[in-house]
Amino acid sequence: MKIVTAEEMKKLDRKATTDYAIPSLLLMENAARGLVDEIEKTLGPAAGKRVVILAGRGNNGGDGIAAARHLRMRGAQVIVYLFSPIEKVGGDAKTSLDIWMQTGGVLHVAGSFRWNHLTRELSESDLIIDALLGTGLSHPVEGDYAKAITLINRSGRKVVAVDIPSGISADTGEVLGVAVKADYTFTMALPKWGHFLQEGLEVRGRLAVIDIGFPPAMIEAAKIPVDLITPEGLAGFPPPRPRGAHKGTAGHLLVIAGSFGKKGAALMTSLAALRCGAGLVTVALPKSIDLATADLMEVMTLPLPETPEGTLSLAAEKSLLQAVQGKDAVAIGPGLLQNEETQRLIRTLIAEISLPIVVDADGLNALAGDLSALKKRKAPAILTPHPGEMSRLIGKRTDLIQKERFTVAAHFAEQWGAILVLKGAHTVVATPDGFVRVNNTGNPGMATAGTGDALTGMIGAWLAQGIDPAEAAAGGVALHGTAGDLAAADRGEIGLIASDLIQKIPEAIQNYVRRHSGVLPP
Ligand SMILES: NC(=O)C1=CN([C@@H]2O[C@H](COP(=O)(O)OP(=O)(O)OC[C@H]3O[C@@H](n4cnc5c(N)ncnc54)[C@H](O)[C@@H]3O)[C@@H](O)[C@H]2O)[C@@H](O)CC1
Ligand SMILES: Nc1ncnc2c1ncn2[C@@H]1O[C@H](COP(=O)(O)OP(=O)(O)O)[C@@H](O)[C@H]1O
Ligand SMILES: [K+]
Repeated sequence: MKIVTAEEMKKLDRKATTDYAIPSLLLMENAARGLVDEIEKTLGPAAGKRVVILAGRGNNGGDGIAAARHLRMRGAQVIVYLFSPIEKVGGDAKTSLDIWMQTGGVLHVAGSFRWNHLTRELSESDLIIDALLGTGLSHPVEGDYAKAITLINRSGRKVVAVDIPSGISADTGEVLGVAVKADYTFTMALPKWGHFLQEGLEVRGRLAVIDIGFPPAMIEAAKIPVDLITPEGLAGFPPPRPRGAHKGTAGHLLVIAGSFGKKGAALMTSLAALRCGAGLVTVALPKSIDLATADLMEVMTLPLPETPEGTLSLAAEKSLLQAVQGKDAVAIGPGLLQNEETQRLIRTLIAEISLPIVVDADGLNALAGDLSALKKRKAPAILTPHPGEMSRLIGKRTDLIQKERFTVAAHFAEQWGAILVLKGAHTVVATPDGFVRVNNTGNPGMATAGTGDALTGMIGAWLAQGIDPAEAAAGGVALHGTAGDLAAADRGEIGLIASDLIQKIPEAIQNYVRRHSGVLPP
């Protein structure tokens, strides 16, 4: 499912009207009816509910006023507060307003109602619908709109935002002035960038998408570059095992990870790789770290020369380049630390190894300030920075990266010809062709040590199994989030640790496989 900017949405809207002969009023009517269906599906029958709708002067307000009529037809008691003089409402919103007024709908207009009346109505409502501002938000909210938003947020009642919480920028997710804090956001046709970024992600509550009747062919033809990762979009992932598979055909991953004091990073990367079906995993690590067989019996080790600090030394280069022979993919970085000698070794390996590679953590730190090793590569590379690592890689402030996650990731992937996995809530996977995929699994419980190492192992395992690197990255990220969600469902988010997530990988894979075979509903 595509994710759009306000501008892209406006273009689609126009195209539906001009090229597909769909009257815009029909879109508004579909939006309103869809909104009310979704409200009933989520919050139960409308009949008997007291609903207060706050409407702005644009089409967002129009959607809200049209929904007022459907709610009333289904037996709700509905009051509309319009935050604009009636004369300033135009187009389809005016038509919806006219119908509401002609059919005797209750309407209070800005300037002619008492604020304490609104406050009381809000506090006595079962549901508040925020239809003040949508994708047309153009400047910081102030005055009556700001006052109304503050009252909504203070009401303590259930809030449904129409399209996007009022005050949130549809493109960046930032708050312009003040924003509604919603329990649910029901968005029209396609999700917007702002639902996944910055405060937009915090205040939108649960997001659902309403079908307003856009022709699928129109969306397809628009070549929108940002897509949500869904099981349907990952059809065929993970691929079934051939009957005659043996461990030699299921891929051999070389993990280059770990140092003195950071043995766990190497272990978690390797274990997650095995859990994703890599036939063989060899972990290369400084020789004094004894990965006792008791720790992880299934992993082979390659002990290598080390620096006095217990990190891999340059003397390990030859053995590592030899070790690459006969492997199918490489995962490099977790726990390698930032010793200058080790970092030089990492840069050489990234440039020289001609196997698909996934680079994380100290592998990324080695590239910070000198990305030339990436250009020298002959095989695909996947980089998996969190926003802090991304900041070091490209020399841009973390808050600016977070504000422009999609475009920052896309530019990097295009510029350096690598796949960029920008981690965090709704991890972004950007490919060199300019396309961006946004993950929809995972939870804040995964903000805990080692979950990133697990992701590196997971992506490495899919690479080793010969999966297309873009699919390996997107599929790995989606499964990683699913494993995190399964772990959180069992034990909650707060107590979740990386090994809980790794344990859930097999179940996460089974869920995906079952969905594809139609056993579980999507
Ligand atoms: N054809 C339709 O009926 C469709 C309607 N849609 C709805 O239409 C919305 C977009 O409609 P519009 O483009 O009319 O935009 P909005 O309804 O978001 O608001 C635009 C109006 O608000 C004013 N405004 C902007 N920022 C303001 C601020 N800070 N304080 C006060 N006023 C401000 C603008 O000057 C303009 O008059 C979407 O969010 C969605 O809800 C879409 O779902 C697409 C289909
Ligand atoms: N709020 C969140 N919602 C969803 N996923 C998250 C959230 N916070 C962190 N994660 C995921 O957890 C992982 C953390 O990785 P990372 O920051 O590299 O941690 P570490 O280096 O400790 O392993 C990433 O895959 C990230 O996307
Ligand atoms: K809104």
